[in-house]
Amino acid sequence: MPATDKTVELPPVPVRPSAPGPSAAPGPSAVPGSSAPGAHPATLDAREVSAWFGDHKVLDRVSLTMPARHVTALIGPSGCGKSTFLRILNRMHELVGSASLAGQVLLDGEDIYDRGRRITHARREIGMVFQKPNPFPAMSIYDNVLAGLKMNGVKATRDERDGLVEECLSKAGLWREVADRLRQPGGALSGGQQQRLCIARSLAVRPRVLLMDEPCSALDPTSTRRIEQTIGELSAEVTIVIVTHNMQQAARVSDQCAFFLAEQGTPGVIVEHGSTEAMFDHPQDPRTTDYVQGRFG
Ligand SMILES: Nc1ncnc2c1ncn2[C@@H]1O[C@H](COP(=O)(O)OP(=O)(O)OP(=O)(O)O)[C@@H](O)[C@H]1O
Repeated sequence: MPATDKTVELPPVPVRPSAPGPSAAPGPSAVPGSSAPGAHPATLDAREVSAWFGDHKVLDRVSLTMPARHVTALIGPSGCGKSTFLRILNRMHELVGSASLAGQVLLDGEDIYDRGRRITHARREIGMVFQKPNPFPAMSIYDNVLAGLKMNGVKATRDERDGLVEECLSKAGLWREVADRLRQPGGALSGGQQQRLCIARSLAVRPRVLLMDEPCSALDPTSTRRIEQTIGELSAEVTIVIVTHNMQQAARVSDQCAFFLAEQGTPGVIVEHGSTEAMFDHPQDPRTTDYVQGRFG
């Protein structure tokens, strides 16, 4: 995936104000028909995660805690394993035939890879928004939002569905733009609107964590700002982990950052992680300094 929007030689970047404490925001209300009533943001804890494609090891014993109600940004040069790590966090890595992994991923203390846990359960609790907006193009905006519920076999009344569509589109920052054309196809929206529709679709199943893999890299600056605003608004009710090549974006949206690096053909590791402020203003490792200041990557 290309690093198209990385700015070289950045001045110090103003960072996002600190995240609220754990008691600052209530969880969302129960979802009509959802099997996860009262779902609330969860802490994701990756412990000693290693990953391979065939015999090519691409991550080596990566540990990272992604606290509930925080936005964690994964940063680092191309090929260091950020997307692989993200996909391990909701069991998408195993969709690749040659892929394998070691380690644990705990969702509020429970390992999502435990034998007894169903893969669909992990994917519902830990949603994913991709680099390229991927709504169902011929499906209406309304039905796009509800697509995840249908796939999970959740039944809801017309009123419940209407309420959920409005709620999720509002949270994704799209409601006012589409309220009068909910029956139009999702594919008729602009790229930025499509991405917000995908966010609304993810929210409809009440995920406890939302993973975002370079969600703005295909968008113009205005749409990017709108998505960033949406991330800020959502972070009170869903834990967010975002991969971004854009250092200014990492500084604007995240509470903490993890800097990944794969040096000279070695597997990716986390060189340094910490509060976004610390990572940008006084990083401990000179490689972090060089990266966040745009000297490489
Ligand atoms: N499906 C795959 N099959 C084989 N190797 C893969 C596959 N996906 C990724 N890799 C390899 O795994 C390593 C990590 O890739 P990954 O996409 O996770 O890095 P990244 O940091 O997200 O890169 P980028 O910033 O360019 O998206 C790379 O060496 C890549 O070539």
